Amino acid sequence: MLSMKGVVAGYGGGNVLQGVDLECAERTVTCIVGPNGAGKSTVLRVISGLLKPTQGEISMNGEPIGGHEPGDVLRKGITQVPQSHALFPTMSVHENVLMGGYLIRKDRRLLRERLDMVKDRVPIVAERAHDSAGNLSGGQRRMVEIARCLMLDPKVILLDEPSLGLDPRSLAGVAGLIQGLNQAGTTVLLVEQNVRLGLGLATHGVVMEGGKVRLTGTAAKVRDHPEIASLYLGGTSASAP
Ligand SMILES: Nc1ncnc2c1ncn2[C@@H]1O[C@H](COP(=O)(O)OP(=O)(O)OP(=O)(O)O)[C@@H](O)[C@H]1O
Repeated sequence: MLSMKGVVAGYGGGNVLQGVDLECAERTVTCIVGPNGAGKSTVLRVISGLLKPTQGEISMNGEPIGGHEPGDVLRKGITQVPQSHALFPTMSVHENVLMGGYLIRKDRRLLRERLDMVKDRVPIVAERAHDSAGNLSGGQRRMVEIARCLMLDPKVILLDEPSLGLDPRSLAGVAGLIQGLNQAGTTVLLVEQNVRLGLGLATHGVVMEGGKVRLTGTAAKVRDHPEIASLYLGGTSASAP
């Protein structure tokens, strides 16, 4: 469904991605892990169109999207949930979520249908509709950030460190929301420093190092790989209790 082949990209001071190959099949949750600076967030940026690749191909259902403008990528059904602090704190939860439907704002009926769908999938959007986004807890904010992206009914959601700064209870809530979206048919590609959580909720894992993909496979295979266990999981497999 989403595919990268030989993608090279950087920010001007040399290439960060040095020939990345990645495949995300429909209805999978793929988690990219790896050390700081490996290029994980850059992979998301190059898919969402915020950074243009200098080489290689990126495609969605066989259609090329590499180097396209972010708005075009969005229209192809790929949405990136921005990193934290992306809500307007003085605006209500309802208003923040509606802004996610900017591209469909002229079709009032579709906008209403989508809002109902989002409320259904992310109950906090209805429960706290009239509260200012600034009054929500970190975990609640993260859920509303994800909810806002659902207004365009994306086929693929890109998430950069959804666990960042969350307490264990909020983590469980956000992980549950991501799994629920996947069960409803959305394909998910996420980057996660919390390797145990990320590979725990994913179906597939990708290990990056130095701008390259080092290992791919089912999430179970990646988390049970001896090197991953010793590097990221304190010597024990992430599937251990
Ligand atoms: N906007 C930018 N301008 C210049 N260099 C950047 C920019 N963003 C990232 N980099 C550099 O690109 C490299 C890879 O960054 P990236 O954010 O993709 O890594 P990462 O694997 O997501 O790691 P981290 O967890 O630290 O974010 C790093 O060396 C970083 O300094």
